[in-house]
Amino acid sequence: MRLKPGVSAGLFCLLKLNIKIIALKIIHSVHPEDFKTYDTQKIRSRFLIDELVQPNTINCTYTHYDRMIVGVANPTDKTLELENYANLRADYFLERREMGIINVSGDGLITVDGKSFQLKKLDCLYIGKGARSVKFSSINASDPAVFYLLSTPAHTGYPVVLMTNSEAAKVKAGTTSASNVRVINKYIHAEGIQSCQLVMGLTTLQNGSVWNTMPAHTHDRRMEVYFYFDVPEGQRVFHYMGEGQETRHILMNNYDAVVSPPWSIHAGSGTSSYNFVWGMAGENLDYTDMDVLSITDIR
Ligand SMILES: O=C(O)C(=O)C[C@H](O)C(=O)CO
Ligand SMILES: [Zn+2]
Repeated sequence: MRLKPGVSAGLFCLLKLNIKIIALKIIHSVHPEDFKTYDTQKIRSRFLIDELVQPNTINCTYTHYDRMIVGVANPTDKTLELENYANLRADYFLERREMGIINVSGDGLITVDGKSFQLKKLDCLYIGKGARSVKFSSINASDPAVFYLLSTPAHTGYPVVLMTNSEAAKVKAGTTSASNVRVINKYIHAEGIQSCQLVMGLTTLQNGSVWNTMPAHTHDRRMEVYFYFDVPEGQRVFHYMGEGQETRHILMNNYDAVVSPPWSIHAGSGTSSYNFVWGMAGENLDYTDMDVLSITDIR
């Protein structure tokens, strides 16, 4: 069959399979030697995922770090359905993928293959490989949910699990003298919600504390993404990245995410207190598998 001028054979095939062509931002991997030469703008273009929250939209970015997809569903007065992306070459989004979702704003509802789960702020839903239909809605359009989602390739289907914030495993960390008193909340991890490779949780900072993840660490076995929220208007978080002896910073606004390659530290200090979701994928599900740097060795 003759194709219209400008329609490639691959695109024609996707159209025939009835896969919608929805824009997906792509983030490629960076070598640490190259990173040393990057200026501010290049660091931002390679690692920052901003403008994530778009009303009545599911906004996803595909990273080539362990093929992690980072996104936000922000239903206001409409129900949003997770759509398929041509990049996945799958029949549906979760055909070969799993997903973790944390609500960071108003109360919301997620319906998975007809079963509904209500998520208040800081609750988490895990959806295993094979779920065909995922729909997002808000309880109150004037205080809509902001569903932050991470999705990674999966080899088997684990059950859908809702974990409220009070059920998450909590670890207190930090001291007031180091301005880093915080609670690490673990949801999807080796001893929590079972997954193929996704590890996910969030950290809340005590009012007055501004530092996260200091002493800093790397984990060459896993990439990581931080998503900052509850950053007050007019404030920012200085997020530090790079190899321990070659660090750079990137300024983060509320609802910005930043990708951390396996060779990079990931730590932050805010101009006020804030919270953030962390999520990882890669070689193992062991939260404690970290190579911690001494503060005095960081450059
Ligand atoms: O504040 C912290 O410390 C963290 O939240 C650390 C992250 O959970 C992390 O980087 C896990 O690898
Ligand atoms: Zn980490």
